[in-house]
Amino acid sequence: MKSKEPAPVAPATGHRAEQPHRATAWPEARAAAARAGTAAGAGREPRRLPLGQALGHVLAEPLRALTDLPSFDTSAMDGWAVAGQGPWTVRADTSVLAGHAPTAALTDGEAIRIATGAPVPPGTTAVIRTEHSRTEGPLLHALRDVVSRQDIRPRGQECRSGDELLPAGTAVTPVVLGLAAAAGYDELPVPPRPRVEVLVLGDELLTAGLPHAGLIRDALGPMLGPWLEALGAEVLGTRRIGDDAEELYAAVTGSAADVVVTTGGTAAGPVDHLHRVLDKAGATLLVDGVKVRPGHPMLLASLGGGRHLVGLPGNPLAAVSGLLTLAEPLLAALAGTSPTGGRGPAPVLDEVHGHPHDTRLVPVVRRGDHLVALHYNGPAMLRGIAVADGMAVVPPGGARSGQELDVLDLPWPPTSGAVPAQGACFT
Ligand SMILES: Nc1nc2c(c(=O)[nH]1)N[C@H]1C(S)=C(S)[C@@H](COP(=O)(O)OP(=O)(O)OC[C@H]3O[C@@H](n4cnc5c(N)ncnc54)[C@H](O)[C@@H]3O)O[C@H]1N2
Ligand code: MOO
Repeated sequence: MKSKEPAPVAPATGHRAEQPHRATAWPEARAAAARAGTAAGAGREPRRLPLGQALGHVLAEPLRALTDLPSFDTSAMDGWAVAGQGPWTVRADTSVLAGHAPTAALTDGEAIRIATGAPVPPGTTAVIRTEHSRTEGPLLHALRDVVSRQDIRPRGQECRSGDELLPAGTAVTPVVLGLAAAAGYDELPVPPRPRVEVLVLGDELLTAGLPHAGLIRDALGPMLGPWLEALGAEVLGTRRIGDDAEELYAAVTGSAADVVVTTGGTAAGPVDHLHRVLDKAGATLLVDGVKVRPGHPMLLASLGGGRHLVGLPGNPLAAVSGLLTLAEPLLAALAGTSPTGGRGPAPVLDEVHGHPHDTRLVPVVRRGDHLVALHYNGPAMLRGIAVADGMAVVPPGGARSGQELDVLDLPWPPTSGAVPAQGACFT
């Protein structure tokens, strides 16, 4: 199915040399990424996974009961199914067990042994627990008053066939697997995982050893694949491309991925080819620069056919900023989930310096009820974010002490417990 592309929120390429850069406000950039993902995701057929493989995915469709639950009137206790008033005549040498087909109807004044979970015979008016009964020869006596329908779970008590048990988008937890099985499912519909390819640009990057002679280690290649996997993507691969425009064009246009993530080359340097390559590839820039620090040269482009490219800046923390701003909402919408909701906003302990016009994303840890901003938060640094619980969203102008800030939590367990040991140098 052809998906509808959202309208660009920034002008297409060609404006860079002759116009001032028109960056998108940070909240709008996130919203544009989510819209792009939703539009592209709408055309993707869910796949059906056996229950044993569906854990950790989300439901692509509402979970509707395929049966009444319970699917028959069931005894809730071990004891006796009885019909009418007691004492009752026990039906000799027989009992109804769980898993057995329903037995012949009880007639008034009759009782039959029954187990928890067994179908109650037609005509049953109540179940009497073993411990509330006494037998005397062929007769059964109740030791307590018997209330009509007591200890019978009526068919459909929990749900009727066709009832919606869970909405689309629900995370498949172990309990969801249990409920789905109870409701008659062998397989669950889940959205296909977005396929992502990472292209790492830059001639200066080494994949092993120590930096030397102007060369540095590629910090993004090892980080992005696992991070994108943690966001629900299927990572097809991470390729190092260098600063070669032809090679980049071939990689972008030839990629089988739903989302191509590039690193570096977003700015206006002599070997920053990304905009030119996107222009040549006929891409539409949906977001071309974001009013956020670090990471303002980040971009989002539609490659057509429901495919997208997220251009992350090369500075490592700027790349993280782009990942959280554009890639996460895009992938979440494509995968039918919500971006990491996390643990919600919290007041910041101390004043945080802001950018005069742009949003700032600052690595923070949660200490008690408060957020503590971390040092080592420069655009080229990963040392702060490596021990952070998330990135706080600092509005233009900064945040005063005690001000509530939203937090973009990271898709793995919080690390704040580990920080105090090193806290002196980080916060
Ligand atoms: N004239 C201007 N120059 C720059 C601007 C600007 O607005 N005008 N923006 C600066 C900002 S902010 C950033 S961020 C960077 C964005 O640069 P690119 O996306 O083009 O990235 P590169 O130039 O390729 O690299 C920037 C920086 O990051 C290092 N890098 C790149 N890839 C990696 C990697 N995989 N692992 C570790 N480090 C990497 C690269 O060596 C550079 O030091 O542009 C500014 N310039
Ligand atoms: O993205 Mo740059 O400073 O914002 O590193």
